[in-house]
Amino acid sequence: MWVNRVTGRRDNGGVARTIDWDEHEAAIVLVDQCALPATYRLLHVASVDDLIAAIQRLAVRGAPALGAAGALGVALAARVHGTDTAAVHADAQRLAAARPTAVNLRWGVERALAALPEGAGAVLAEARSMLAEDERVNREASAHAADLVLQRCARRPLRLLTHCNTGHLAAVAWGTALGAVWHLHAAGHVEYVLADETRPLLQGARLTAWELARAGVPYRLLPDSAAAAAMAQGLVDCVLVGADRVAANGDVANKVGTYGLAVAAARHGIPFVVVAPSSTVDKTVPDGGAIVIEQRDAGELTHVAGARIAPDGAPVFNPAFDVTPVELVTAVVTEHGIFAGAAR
Ligand SMILES: CSC[C@H]1O[C@H](OP(=O)(O)O)[C@H](O)[C@@H]1O
Repeated sequence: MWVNRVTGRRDNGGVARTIDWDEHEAAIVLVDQCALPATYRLLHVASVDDLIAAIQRLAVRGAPALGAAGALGVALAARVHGTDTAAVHADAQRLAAARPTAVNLRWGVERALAALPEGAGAVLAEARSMLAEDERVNREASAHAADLVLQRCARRPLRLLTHCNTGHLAAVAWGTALGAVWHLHAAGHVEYVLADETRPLLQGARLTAWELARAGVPYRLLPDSAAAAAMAQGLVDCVLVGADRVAANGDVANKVGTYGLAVAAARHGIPFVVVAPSSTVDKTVPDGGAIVIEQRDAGELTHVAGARIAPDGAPVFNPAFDVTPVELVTAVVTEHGIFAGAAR
């Protein structure tokens, strides 16, 4: 048995799992990402309503982790509602709608629902198979991305810039863009990682810095607004980001701020690499213009840690994501290789 490096729990996969099923409690167990970096704690979620709340406050977040949450949530609903399949489907639709941009959430829900005719046990088995699949798929996608970075960047060791959080915490295990960092760091190819703090919810400052420190990867935290200057000063060899939904033409929806990074990277001739499992590619969406962008509460901008930093009632523009056109992307890399981008 292995002690899970992130959850601290024993699991037999030898990999750090951020979200899992606890058969003893018949509940979903997940790392509460809202408490990090100050506190490492696990949430035990035994109802779909509680899971939706956890998703909406980003206690569980990141496209692959949301896919797993969606599938496990359906398994929870099937166990609670038994043969009342209408109730299971109603819960499933509420779950899939909890956050509209990351396609993996709905994808995970639908994959688990497909097993419902075989019963609650089959749904749980499908969800658990997805957990194991997630780590394999993301290791492969990030390994392809790491190879591409080595091919496209002559300088050694590498100075990488990343945005938001795309590591173990954003997936069931391993991660996507940070997964490529783990591969490159293990091979001795990383000088440092510049981690965007990623306003307003600070996934970079709170989560990516925490993961990089635990992994022993040299890093520096920077304001999102300093990323372009870092590129202009020659401090960046490659930008590595994740994705929440990739359109059929290769346009990429990702954490807000990604588009600006791509524009700056293009201006400075810096490779811009997107890492995602193929489950994040949504071929039903022709291009980025058709991707629904989640708009989040004003309080995320007008307050920091509960302290008001803007006038009462200040009107805001707070999209959780933006869309980077494929023309600005060197490569969208999945477990199958390069899906889109200039490097194809
Ligand atoms: C490995 S996917 C991570 C992806 O999800 C993040 O969004 P959020 O923190 O709102 O779930 C961000 O867009 C990351 O690139």
